[in-house]
Amino acid sequence: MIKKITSASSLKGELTLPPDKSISQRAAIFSLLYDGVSEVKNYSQAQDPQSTLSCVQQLGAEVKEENGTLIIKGTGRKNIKTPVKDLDCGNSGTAMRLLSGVLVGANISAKLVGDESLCGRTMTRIIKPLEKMGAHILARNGAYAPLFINRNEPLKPLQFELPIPSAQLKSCVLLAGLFGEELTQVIEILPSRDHSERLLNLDQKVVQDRKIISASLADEIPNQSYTIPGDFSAAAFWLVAGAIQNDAEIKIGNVGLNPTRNALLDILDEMGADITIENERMEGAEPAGDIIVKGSDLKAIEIDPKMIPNCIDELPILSVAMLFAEGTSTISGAEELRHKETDRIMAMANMLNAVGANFEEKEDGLIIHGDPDFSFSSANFESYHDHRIAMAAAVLSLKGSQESFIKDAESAAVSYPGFWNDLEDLSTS
Ligand SMILES: O=C(O)C1=C[C@@H](OP(=O)(O)O)[C@@H](O)[C@H](O)C1
Ligand SMILES: C=C(OP(=O)(O)O)C(=O)O
Repeated sequence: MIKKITSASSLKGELTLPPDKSISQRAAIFSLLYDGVSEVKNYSQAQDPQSTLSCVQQLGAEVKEENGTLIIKGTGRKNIKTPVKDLDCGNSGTAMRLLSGVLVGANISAKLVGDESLCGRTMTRIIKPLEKMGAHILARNGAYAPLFINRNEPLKPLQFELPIPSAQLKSCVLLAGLFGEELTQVIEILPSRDHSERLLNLDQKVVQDRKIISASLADEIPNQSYTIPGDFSAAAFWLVAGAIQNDAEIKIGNVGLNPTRNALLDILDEMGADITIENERMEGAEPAGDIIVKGSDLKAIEIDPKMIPNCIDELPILSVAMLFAEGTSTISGAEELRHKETDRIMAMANMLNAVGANFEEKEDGLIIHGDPDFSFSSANFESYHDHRIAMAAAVLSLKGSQESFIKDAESAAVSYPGFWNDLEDLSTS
């Protein structure tokens, strides 16, 4: 689908976000591990969380929906079923990496498959530690899905220092560790999103700036009955759209505000954005609140590489904010972006190129020479079937003086099925 976007003269209104994608996927997987019934409110209808949900059903979870709440009867750790068909993770790296940990821990033989994009993403990062724990994993070219997972020897505990700040890798190893008699420990140097630790209530301690998270069979899996907050990564598109439009005023209700996810708030604040947070509260183990963003003048920023894991999915849309900020902004230390649904540094560079921006592409990021008066008439954007690139290009399109076009725009549904409707509602109201 090619989406036509007309320039917006103003953006005003209030919107409800899709439920958080990362938390939804964890709610499904952790409900499978819980030996009892969980009631998950506000589970995401987006494609990735739906892929995860159907995989956990194949593993034995019984799922029904009552008035928008998912009632999930888990199997507990001891009774997970061997799936009769391939586990299809669709486009979701989170599903494939977290479920691999569960399969290895539970000693379930299965084949994990995914779409073309997912089959192009390296799984070496999880294969290595899982093999150390006793798994036998057959991967295409040793690194890519389809993955055949098997374990013929006892599960071994692992002390694992994360070589990259990845929440998927961290969660994968901890999930396998939850099935072991002895303690598995993951040592984290740079904090990445901590939804798994929170929702599983895992033991954590900080020793010399390193977080050590422990998991074993002795950990009780908590009941997963909670309400999933709105997805901060979805809010990010509106935060930037509002910040770069002169007389914008957008209210976003019920946004997840986990501090390991929302570095974009600090970044936009330092850039001079007009953002207010109201009604801060807890939604189960996760903080949430309402956000109001208004248009303002932005100035350039240099992103500290240490902040990258806490804004990794927001970098495509941040590059749009940087384009309209006074001065030169930099993103560095973000090589992980090259291993997402597409090579996102390449995709961001092509998006900026499509409007004639002044920037340089680096191996690990971008240098963007911004200008509050930057203007372009129209552009043809490639999304590379990547939801975050499609949505970032849409926000950028609002600044064109004429219509712009986004290829393969349906990819937004991977995380945000209502994105195009919300965009229309905001720009016409
Ligand atoms: O754990 C998660 O839910 C996620 C972790 C991040 O990936 P990495 O672990 O590869 O950094 C993020 O980019 C992804 O969208 C979701
Ligand atoms: C990278 C992403 O997701 P995943 O790795 O789960 O496919 C994302 O949603 O931006």
